[in-house]
Amino acid sequence: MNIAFIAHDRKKEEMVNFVIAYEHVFEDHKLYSTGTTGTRIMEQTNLSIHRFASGPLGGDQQIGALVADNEMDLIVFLRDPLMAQPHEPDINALLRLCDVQGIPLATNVATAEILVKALDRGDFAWRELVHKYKPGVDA
Ligand SMILES: O=C(CO)COP(=O)(O)O
Repeated sequence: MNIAFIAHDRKKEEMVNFVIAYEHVFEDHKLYSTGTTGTRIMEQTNLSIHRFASGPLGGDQQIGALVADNEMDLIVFLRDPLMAQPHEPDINALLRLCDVQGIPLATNVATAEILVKALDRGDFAWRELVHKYKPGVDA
């Protein structure tokens, strides 16, 4: 599965701790992130992550492009609900695209834990069908 990690600055430590706790699950998947989030996770785990640009420089949009193509299977986006972000339109666009494509999206660790446990027991197998029969590619 293709999984993306994104965390705003005051949520990065929480993200790193979350990924460390479930590293044994994530190591079997293809991982993506915005720039700084990915650097922080890789510094503290053995995971290899494809890092896009930093969020304010377009990283949310780059991940959004994969979502628009229905390539992303799970997104953990720990947003800071108490601080305005300069790239709020990019953030909203990414969240919107997740709803357009029906992509599982966690915006807090409580939800992320439920999703990662579901991932671990195989509940995301339906996403393989999405990849297999992509409209315009296989249809
Ligand atoms: O701003 C972000 C998401 O909106 C996160 O970007 P960084 O991971 O580069 O800090």
